[in-house]
Amino acid sequence: MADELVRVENICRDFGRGGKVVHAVRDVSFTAGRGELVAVRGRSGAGKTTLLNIIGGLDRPTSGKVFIAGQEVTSAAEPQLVTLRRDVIGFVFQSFGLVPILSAAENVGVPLRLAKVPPAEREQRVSVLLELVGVGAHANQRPYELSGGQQQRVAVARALANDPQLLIADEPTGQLDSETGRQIMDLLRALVHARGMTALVATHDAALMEMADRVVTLRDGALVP
Ligand SMILES: Nc1ncnc2c1ncn2[C@@H]1O[C@H](COP(=O)(O)OP(=O)(O)OP(=O)(O)O)[C@@H](O)[C@H]1O
Repeated sequence: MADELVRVENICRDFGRGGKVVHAVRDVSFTAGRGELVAVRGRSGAGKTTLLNIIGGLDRPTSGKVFIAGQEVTSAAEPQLVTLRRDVIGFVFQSFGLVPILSAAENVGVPLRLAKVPPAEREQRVSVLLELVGVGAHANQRPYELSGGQQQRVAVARALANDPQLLIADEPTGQLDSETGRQIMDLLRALVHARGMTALVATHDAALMEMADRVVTLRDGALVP
């Protein structure tokens, strides 16, 4: 692939559980290009979360390598991983993960504060991001005052705050009704294509898989060819 952003090479992840070994991910290899939305499909327990956590530098594999923009994630030391997670990757989770006592705008501003973006620029960027994901009118509301779909939009805006090259979304529609889920997937797709980002989206919803550029399927931790 000419413009490859993510390269996953022979990833295995074992967990020890009660004296037994669980092979959560078994020898998985694939690549994802810039501007591509790849759905990672599989039933509950297929290994989607484990794989995405390893790609995003939140967990280490038992063996194998992951490269993002040519940089090896799997051998990176913790400070490098912190930088990678802050500057290169945006994360979206099923449970939104917003800070309850902060407004929508303040939640989106958190990564910009961490990146030491000056307040005036921060405010401006937050407002552009909230408009972009369609919740500009809700900037001052707290998460509990928003619907699930609106909360996930805020979470997407937060994930985009540092202009990541890679968006990792683990079941981003898992807590949403099917219509709202479709709208969030539509938003992700539009963002990926408009910004030339790469997105890896775990889902077990067949309707959402159709919206991906490519689908990789996991079964019992292994890729289904
Ligand atoms: N920390 C852990 N310790 C032991 N086993 C684990 C751990 N994390 C995951 N597993 C096991 O690894 C396998 C894959 O789990 P994983 O959460 O990656 O699947 P998934 O496809 O994301 O499922 P879901 O859709 O339910 O989130 C499962 O058998 C799970 O029980």
